[in-house]
Amino acid sequence: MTLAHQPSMWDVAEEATLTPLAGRVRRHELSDGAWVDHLPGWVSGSDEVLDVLLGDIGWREDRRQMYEREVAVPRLLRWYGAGETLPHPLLTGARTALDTHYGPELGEPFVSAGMCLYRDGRDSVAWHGDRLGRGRTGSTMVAIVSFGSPRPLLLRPVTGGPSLRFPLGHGDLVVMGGTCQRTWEHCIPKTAKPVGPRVSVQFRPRGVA
Ligand SMILES: O=C(O)CCC(=O)C(=O)O
Ligand SMILES: [Fe+2]
Repeated sequence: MTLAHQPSMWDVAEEATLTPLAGRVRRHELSDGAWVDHLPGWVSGSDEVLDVLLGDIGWREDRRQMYEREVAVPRLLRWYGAGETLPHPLLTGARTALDTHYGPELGEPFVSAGMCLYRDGRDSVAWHGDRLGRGRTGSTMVAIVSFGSPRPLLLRPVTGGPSLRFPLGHGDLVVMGGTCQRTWEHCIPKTAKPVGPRVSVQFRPRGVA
């Protein structure tokens, strides 16, 4: 793939590692029982993870029916189901660390890893809640680790109101929890700024999509 991150010849390969979550991740209570946890720089040495994610891991273009036309979804997708080996061991470690930290509150493990590749500023995801599964009716969590060019995640209450903005940079963690998928919506807006590729890795429990 041509999107691969180009390290300069002076780059020293730093090994990707996870930094602690406990006592560092910051919770933002939203309205109606929704919350967002945010930890910028959770992963350090993220370049090698980004390099793997921008390689040939089976990215595919999804198509959606829009009225009379079938159009390409403006991002590439790769879905890792339960039991599928993730493309970089750091991601397996991230899921384990999320289970350790959030398990007592969530009551179940994170099992799937949905990935989105935003090739440039024209790629985006429109306002939505992750409501295809149990997020429609119950409280749950969706944990997102971001790699590559920073893009903001916007959130707004479904009942209307101003939106909140969480910048998601290389190695940052954001977790949407409580009623967030039902009572709030989120999006990654398009931007005219010259941004490079970004990969979002979303960990979800069984039956949440
Ligand atoms: O790119 C992101 O971080 C968000 C993606 C998202 O909301 C989704 O795939 O449901
Ligand atoms: Fe989503």
